[in-house]
Amino acid sequence: MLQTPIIISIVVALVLIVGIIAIAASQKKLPPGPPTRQIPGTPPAPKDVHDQEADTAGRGSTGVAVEERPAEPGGPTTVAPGEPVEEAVEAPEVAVPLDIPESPRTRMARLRARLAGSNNALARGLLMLLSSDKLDEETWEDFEDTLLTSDLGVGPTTELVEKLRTRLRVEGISEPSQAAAALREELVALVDPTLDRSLNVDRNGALPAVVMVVGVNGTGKTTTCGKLARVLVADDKDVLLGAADTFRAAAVEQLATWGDRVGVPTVRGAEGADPASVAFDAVAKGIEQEVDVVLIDTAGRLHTKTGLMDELGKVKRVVEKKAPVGEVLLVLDATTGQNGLTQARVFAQEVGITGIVLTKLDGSAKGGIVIQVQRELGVPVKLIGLGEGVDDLAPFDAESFVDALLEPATR
Ligand SMILES: Nc1nc2c(ncn2[C@@H]2O[C@H](COP(=O)(O)OP(=O)(O)OP(=O)(O)O)[C@@H](O)[C@H]2O)c(=O)[nH]1
Repeated sequence: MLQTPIIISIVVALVLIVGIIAIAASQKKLPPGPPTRQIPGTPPAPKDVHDQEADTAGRGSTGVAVEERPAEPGGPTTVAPGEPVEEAVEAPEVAVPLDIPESPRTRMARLRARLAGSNNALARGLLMLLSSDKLDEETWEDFEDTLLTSDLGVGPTTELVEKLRTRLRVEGISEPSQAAAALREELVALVDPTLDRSLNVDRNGALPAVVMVVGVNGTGKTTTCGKLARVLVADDKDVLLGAADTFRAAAVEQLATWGDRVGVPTVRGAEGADPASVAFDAVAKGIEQEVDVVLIDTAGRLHTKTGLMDELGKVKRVVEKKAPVGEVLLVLDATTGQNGLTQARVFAQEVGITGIVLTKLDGSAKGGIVIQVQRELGVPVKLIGLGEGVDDLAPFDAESFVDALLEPATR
């Protein structure tokens, strides 16, 4: 009888041992987790202590750190054919393939529908004209009002209406399709296809081209820098980003993430560092690395704050000790309308704008601002932002722009 508890204990012990062995074996068979990849558009994962130490070591007296260029995917292997290959001790890092940005030449065709969809005031005006049996004063006045609501401005609107009225009368145009063609011609002339809209992004002897991106808060400067870096990479340019928006810490991360995706390095400063010193270091690094273009993102600033506008002037002056700034792009939010013009005037005075980037045209029926801002400043719109997608920035072209605006009426 005494033997029964002993037998039970042995059986329980055996069952336990077999169970433990089975669990251990099943854990060994678990497949490795999927390789992790940075989710596009999100800032990189927080750095570990080693990375932070490396960052501190990399900072100069100005508090500026340089991110090294990520290794090229599929780069040359260091092992010659036939050479013995050492067995890897550590798990290999998962190589994240770089994005291949869309060619700037195909962008406008893809984005045209967005422009047509949101900027239909002109198309509505045209339809109104074409569908009227009689072009009386009232019809012309209504047409004028629609032009004004698309932010064409009083001067260009009056000019356009007068020219069109004269043409229709003098040339005896009564066919809707001829009237539409006349309006198209007059609009293209107003947008001015003769303006030089090319970006000054060619190396200047031994120096890289320097592009500064400026504007008031939230217009899309950082996003534009990121998208522009992609445009330049697609055009086979070697680019370096300078994160001189030291006011908003997230802007630095945001910019570096844009750069990482296309293999473009970012020179960054500590939060609150002097933006002029970060910009200066970026250009110095660009010269050292012989890049084609240094693209400098600056902090958003209200044009009414004199101190901040002076700071921007200083950034430009300091950078020019290293290399001339060939392009100062003012980023304007198309939805802000007339206020954009006031901003443009002040920025132009302070840093001499060479081109306008009109963002958020996908969400605005105010495409007419293109004409006003060019007239006011004598500076061409060079790029337009048509969405939040990574390649939603297109070179501006007068004819495609007008065609997109009139499309809903002429379809
Ligand atoms: N729909 C649309 N959104 C845009 C466009 N360009 C930029 N944005 C959005 O505008 C918002 C502000 O963009 P940012 O690039 O952070 O603006 P910023 O000018 O750098 O901001 P600050 O540094 O704070 O002055 C973001 O949500 C962008 O995705 C565009 O062309 N269309």
